[in-house]
Amino acid sequence: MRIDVFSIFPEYLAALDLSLIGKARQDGLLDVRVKDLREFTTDRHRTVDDTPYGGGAGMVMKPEPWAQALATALDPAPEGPARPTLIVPSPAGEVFTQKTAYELAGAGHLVFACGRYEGIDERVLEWAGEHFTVRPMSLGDYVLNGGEVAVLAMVEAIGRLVPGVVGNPESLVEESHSDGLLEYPVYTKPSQWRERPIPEVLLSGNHAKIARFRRDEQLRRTSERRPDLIAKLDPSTLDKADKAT
Ligand SMILES: O=C(OCc1ccccc1)c1cn[nH]c1
Repeated sequence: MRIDVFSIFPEYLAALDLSLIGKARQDGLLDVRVKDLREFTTDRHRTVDDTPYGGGAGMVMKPEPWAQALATALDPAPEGPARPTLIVPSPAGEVFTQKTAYELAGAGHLVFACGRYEGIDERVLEWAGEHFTVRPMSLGDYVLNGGEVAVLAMVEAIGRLVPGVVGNPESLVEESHSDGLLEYPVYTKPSQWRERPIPEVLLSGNHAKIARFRRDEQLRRTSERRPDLIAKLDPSTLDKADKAT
């Protein structure tokens, strides 16, 4: 998978050189290219923003540098990979979930445009629609100063699902949100820690009982912390809960 990221703070994306994603890049599983949007300006001050039409506080990102930048992410070869997906982090986007991460992990080419200020001139997204599948994407209902932090989160969530990136794919199977429920609590040695024991059943060696305990904990936690997810559950998930006896 090829990933292009454009930002006026490319150093923000240095974290993508580390750990799992960094290793995947070395292994050639992910081809991540971070570029500075200012390289695509033409004036002496390398200007990327200007005042908003219609007035209002703040600045808007100029369209031309973005069009010049994004054009470099388009493969010249017509037979290049399928139409790239352009992800634009924004409070006004669709909400990014684990489902979105799985979907995007299958894409051949992702391009991320990190907005700053009050956002990017809307005509850039219109123009981009001719060459990319354009998806404004929100991490949640809060406002960041720019898209970089959102891109770090999305690249990690997507990258770890790309086959070969995570050593043991087993660890991807049982994790929060993979079956619509939150994950069960985990424990490790010592079994008694500061007068606090672990749930006895986990020492029983009875795998059916352990599975039951874990399923019950998933359901309990989800109903306590995320009742909104309970409403969305696939009925078969609840059946599975009963089967894990
Ligand atoms: O703030 C966000 O994106 C950065 C951004 C983009 C455009 C203008 C201002 C800020 C964001 C919030 N939830 N998900 C993303």
